[in-house]
Amino acid sequence: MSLSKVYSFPTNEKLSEALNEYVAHLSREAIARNGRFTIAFSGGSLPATVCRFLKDNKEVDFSKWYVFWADERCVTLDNEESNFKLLRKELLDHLVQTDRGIPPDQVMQINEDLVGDQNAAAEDYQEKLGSVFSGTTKIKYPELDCILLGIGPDGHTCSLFPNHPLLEEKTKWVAGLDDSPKEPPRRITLTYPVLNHASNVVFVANGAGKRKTIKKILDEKDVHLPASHVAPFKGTLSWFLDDAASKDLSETSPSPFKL
Ligand SMILES: O=C(O)[C@H](O)[C@@H](O)[C@H](O)[C@H](O)COP(=O)(O)O
Repeated sequence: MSLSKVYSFPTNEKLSEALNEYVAHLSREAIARNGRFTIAFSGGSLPATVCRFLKDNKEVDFSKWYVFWADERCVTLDNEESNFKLLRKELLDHLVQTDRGIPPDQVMQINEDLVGDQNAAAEDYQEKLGSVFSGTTKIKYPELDCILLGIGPDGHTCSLFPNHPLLEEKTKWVAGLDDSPKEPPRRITLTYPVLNHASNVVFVANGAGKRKTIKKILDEKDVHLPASHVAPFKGTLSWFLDDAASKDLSETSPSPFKL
């Protein structure tokens, strides 16, 4: 795994500007290499921070994007808790309204007919991943071009929570849970093998509320926090923070941020 890069920005606006630049760069590189860009979003505050400027970036060829979710709540797609609904609000609907929509069959949302059973929903989502990645050959794990991860105060990421059995899951690409300590309890989530096979993993965090957790992970290497075990085997790992979140860190990567 290449060493993680930690970038910190004085304001949330500067953080969003850098994320716009970085995701657009990853998209350009992937499309040039493979003719498509496969990206997974988390929920929470991440979509607003990542998409604030990205949604109007005319350099990005969204028609070549395949959008997944790093985790999703087992609720209907119009439910306020839905990460799909959240990303529609922060990105997808805006792209459609500006004639730059992502083809619907390249937006891989949870099957809402299955949200009553998190395990069935997870199996179905794994098949969705397989349909995009397996092609002709059976693969062990999908290799997404970019996975965008948030982090909770308890060090959870996607829906991998402290001391949860899913932290040990090594076979499934997508797993269901019904005991999330963060509401709502029923979710599906990518597992570590998929996170750690991604080409580029990007943690996004802002605000003083994350300060302690980020110091535990980046400075103290606290192995008890789920986010500490995101360590891409071959891919890159980057942290995009605001100064409020990074304040207690011993060091951050040289600024200004440049690709
Ligand atoms: O669906 C979810 O709940 C998220 O994917 C979750 O993992 C989130 O990223 C963290 O809880 C951070 O959330 P905030 O960025 O809102 O603090």
